[in-house]
Amino acid sequence: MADYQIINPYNGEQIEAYDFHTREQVAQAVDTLVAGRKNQQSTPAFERSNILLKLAQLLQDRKDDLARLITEETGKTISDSRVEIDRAYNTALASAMEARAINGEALDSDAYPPMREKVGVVLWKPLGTVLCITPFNFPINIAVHKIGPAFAAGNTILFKPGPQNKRSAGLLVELCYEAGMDKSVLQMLIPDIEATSFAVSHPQIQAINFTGGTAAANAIAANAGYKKMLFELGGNDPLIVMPDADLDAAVKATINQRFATAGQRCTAAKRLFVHSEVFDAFAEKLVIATAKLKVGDPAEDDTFVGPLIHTAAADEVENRIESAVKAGARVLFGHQRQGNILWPTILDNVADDAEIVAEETFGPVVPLRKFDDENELIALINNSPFGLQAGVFTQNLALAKRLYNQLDVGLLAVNDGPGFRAEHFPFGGVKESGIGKEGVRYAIREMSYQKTLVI
Ligand SMILES: NC(=O)c1ccc[n+]([C@@H]2O[C@H](COP(=O)([O-])OP(=O)(O)OC[C@H]3O[C@@H](n4cnc5c(N)ncnc54)[C@H](O)[C@@H]3O)[C@@H](O)[C@H]2O)c1
Ligand SMILES: O=CCS(=O)(=O)O
Repeated sequence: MADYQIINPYNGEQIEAYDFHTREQVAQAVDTLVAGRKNQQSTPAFERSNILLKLAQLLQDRKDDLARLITEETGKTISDSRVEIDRAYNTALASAMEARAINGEALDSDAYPPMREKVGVVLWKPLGTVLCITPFNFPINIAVHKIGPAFAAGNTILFKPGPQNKRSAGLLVELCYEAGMDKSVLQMLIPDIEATSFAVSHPQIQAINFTGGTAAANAIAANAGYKKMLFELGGNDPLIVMPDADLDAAVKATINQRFATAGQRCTAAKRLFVHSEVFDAFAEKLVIATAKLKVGDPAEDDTFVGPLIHTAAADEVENRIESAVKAGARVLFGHQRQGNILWPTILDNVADDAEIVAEETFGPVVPLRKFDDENELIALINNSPFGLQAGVFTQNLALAKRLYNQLDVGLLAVNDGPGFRAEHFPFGGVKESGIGKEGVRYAIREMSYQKTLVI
């Protein structure tokens, strides 16, 4: 029996079964990538930029194939999968643009005594070989967010996708080769956890660029030693609705940023804080709009909510809903299940310490929390181990500035939800949401070091 089976989360059919790569194959790939550093050193920035530009074009050309693979493997709706490829196109394009713009700086030694009459020329240099580890939920765009900047910076790359994503990630790597990346510069492997840990601790891996959950991040951090780490982890992101909010816009953002991808997104609007003055009106509008969403086969163009990634994930979210309900939460909509599909569910009166709001819940559930006081709101939001992003619907700029200053997050979106992301903006949170910044220009710097020449 093979080590791993890729199961279609919607219909339960086996797509493929395969064996994980071994520790020996990891060692071999690292040797190849160490040898490939020479290749990267002799590839000028403009050529790396051209390769990334070609990759962007290929992503566009193969959009339908990639989107179909994502939908089959993950159950993400086909419309969402297409959006992911459009985003990946932007990520590759931004990587191409930034590859030409990795500028350093010049410093005058005489800014401080004694007078030395020297100039420091500071340039960004590649770290060497970067291990990129990605999660199941955005298998192409998150991978391009890692491969694009690491390649632009001049590194060689060992890419380890989620085991469910072998086929979509495999096609992405083929496109990288077709665009001109050498096999000595990019290798993809899917080893088991033990052999992945071997890669993490390998002395010839200089950096780990990881997106995923806290448990895996803790294991990687414990194992990595003195390596550069860029960690994009979980979130429990709030969306705030104030009395002066455009309620229709807030409802739209809630639906797009909580029910799309069946809620399995790090920046999903996982906690809804609605001011008591507009609570009932907002809840009613949200229920009416949610009832119109098509739930079911992710391969159909108009489906909005498909299945969760696997049965254990659907069980976990369903159990959290049930225990919240047992503790007094009211179901305003949903709470039905068919296979791995959970209907978009809206809850009211959820206890603040219920698992469904206290933990990161990766599913299509909106817990509505009424509030009156701004200070109470800030304390409630900050009382979380996570701090990824936040969104507020309000016309009050002064309030928005206060929230910006006081919330422990990496980004606050005004009149948008926490799921806002532009691929070239800095991206990454505080606390257990991660360390370092993605976003193409920032990730390039994370995947580089500063080297100074004094003349
Ligand atoms: N902040 C972000 O940008 C972002 C984006 C997407 C997902 N996420 C987070 O990812 C999680 C969901 O994705 P997932 O279930 O694929 O996450 P996961 O942590 O289970 O797996 C992510 C990747 O890490 C690998 N992995 C697991 N254990 C490992 C270990 N001990 N050592 C090395 N590698 C290991 C997996 O095989 C996979 O490739 C959620 O917590 C979500 O919030 C964060
Ligand atoms: O899981 C989240 C990744 S993104 O869509 O916010 O980039």
